[in-house]
Amino acid sequence: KRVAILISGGGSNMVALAESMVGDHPARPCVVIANDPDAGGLAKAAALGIPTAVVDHRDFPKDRNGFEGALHASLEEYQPDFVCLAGFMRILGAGFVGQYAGRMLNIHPSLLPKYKGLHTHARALEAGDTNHGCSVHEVTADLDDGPILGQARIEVVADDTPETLAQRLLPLEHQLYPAVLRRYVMGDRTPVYLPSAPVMP
Ligand SMILES: N[C@@H]1O[C@H](COP(=O)(O)O)[C@@H](O)[C@H]1O
Repeated sequence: KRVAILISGGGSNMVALAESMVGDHPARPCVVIANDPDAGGLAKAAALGIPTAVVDHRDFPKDRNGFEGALHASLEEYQPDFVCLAGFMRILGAGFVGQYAGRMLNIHPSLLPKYKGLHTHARALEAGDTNHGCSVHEVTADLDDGPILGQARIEVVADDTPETLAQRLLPLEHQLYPAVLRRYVMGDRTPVYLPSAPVMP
């Protein structure tokens, strides 16, 4: 199976996904596409021997259809079976998402359905949550709303800040996303929960 990965930044989740698709894994990364030519993940993908491409949304000011059309054309050059959004920070419209219905995943740094959108760590702290986490979900037309296929949970401790939460969560994201992807490309939608032993509140 061929997996395309879309990124906007450093690409640590992209690296975790790419490094997991080895050996008897049924899938391989076919391309990494960024919407920013300065995305640090492009060099990491090239170093892993993965083809890369850039479709810069700034080349399509106020023209989402133009941007999504170009992104789709770039993706289709690589004929992906699946698409993974990994720190991809552009909101994709229903038309684009519909072309990858049932075969596109996203990772979001909250315990969905809580805190869709941005600033999830700060919002969890503001709410006084004792647990926080990340989720991998199938992408649908509504932002951060599709079926949840995996979640990882951490405890919030007294002196946590958005930065310390993000730091403690990222290694779990790098475990969760590959675990979900491996099942997903085999048609297994059984959710993955990390840690397998529940975190007591
Ligand atoms: N969407 C969020 O953006 C961050 C990006 O990390 P990276 O994969 O670019 O390192 C991750 O926390 C991810 O959940």
